[in-house]
Amino acid sequence: MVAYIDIDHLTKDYGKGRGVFDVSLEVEEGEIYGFVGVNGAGKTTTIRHMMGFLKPDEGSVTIKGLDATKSSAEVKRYVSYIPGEINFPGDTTGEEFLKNQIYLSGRGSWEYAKELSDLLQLDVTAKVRSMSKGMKQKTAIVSAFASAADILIMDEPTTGLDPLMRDIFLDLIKQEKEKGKTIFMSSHIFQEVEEACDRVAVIQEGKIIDVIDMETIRYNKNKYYRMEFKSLKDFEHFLRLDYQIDKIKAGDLQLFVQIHDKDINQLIQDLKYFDLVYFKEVKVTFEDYITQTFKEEV
Ligand SMILES: Nc1ncnc2c1ncn2[C@@H]1O[C@H](COP(=O)(O)OP(=O)(O)OP(=O)(O)O)[C@@H](O)[C@H]1O
Repeated sequence: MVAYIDIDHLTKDYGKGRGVFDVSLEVEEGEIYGFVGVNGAGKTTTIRHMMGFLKPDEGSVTIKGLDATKSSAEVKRYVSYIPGEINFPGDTTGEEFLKNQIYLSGRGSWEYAKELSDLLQLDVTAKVRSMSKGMKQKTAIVSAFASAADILIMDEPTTGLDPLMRDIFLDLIKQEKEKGKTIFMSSHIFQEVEEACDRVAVIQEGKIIDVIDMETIRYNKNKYYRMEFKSLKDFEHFLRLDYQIDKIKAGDLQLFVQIHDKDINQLIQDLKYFDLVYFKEVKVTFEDYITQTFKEEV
């Protein structure tokens, strides 16, 4: 099966180690695909190639089998795009702008745009040019979703949104996925891609360092437990048992045990013989996972 979005050995070299280097990734139809990395990692450069705004030095990007550079006009028929920096032209209101975008898309619906604007508490009577950063971002989101394209490509779409609006946005992209949309979004916030995405590629200094299936993190059967012992004797005794200890804070008589779900009963049995101050599961976040993986590589 041909991937919906296929980035194949993409290189754009701006010199001095800046740019993107040999980036490859495939997005399947119906996926929510996250693209994370810190500022300057290469997210925008990659996305601009997907939109056909930049020509690769090497490699290619295809969308629905079409070359993103050579067939950029045709590709845009399938794609709604939210750029990283939004500048709306003209002296129109939000409503006029949205109606025009929907008209140009040839498929969208103003009713849906209105519904989304209400949900995001966007005042569409304001002039686009004088809108705040957050309002512009909301207008771009409404425009992208209401234009009913098959593919949504969004460069840091939650920039300028407060936490409540970010949650509404994350719910919205899940709804779009239900409708069969394919979504590609960049972010520098690990938590939001963790919540929303099926797969996530991590980019660092222009190179993909990992592609992670989020299910392996959400349903990871290896758990971490943190515990503190009342006495040094118990603490030392526990260390002699056959458990995988990940971290020790000897001064506080604390340690972290990594254990598979199937062995948890054994651990609880063993702990009956120890006097504990506390015992609790520590959630492993996507960020922990990445930091850990990356640490192991260097
Ligand atoms: N036109 C250009 N000329 C020279 N260098 C560039 C150009 N565009 C981007 N770069 C450099 O390439 C690197 C990747 O930039 P890019 O904008 O893709 O990163 P990003 O991950 O999107 O970061 P941000 O979140 O800050 O937008 C950066 O070091 C940037 O300075």
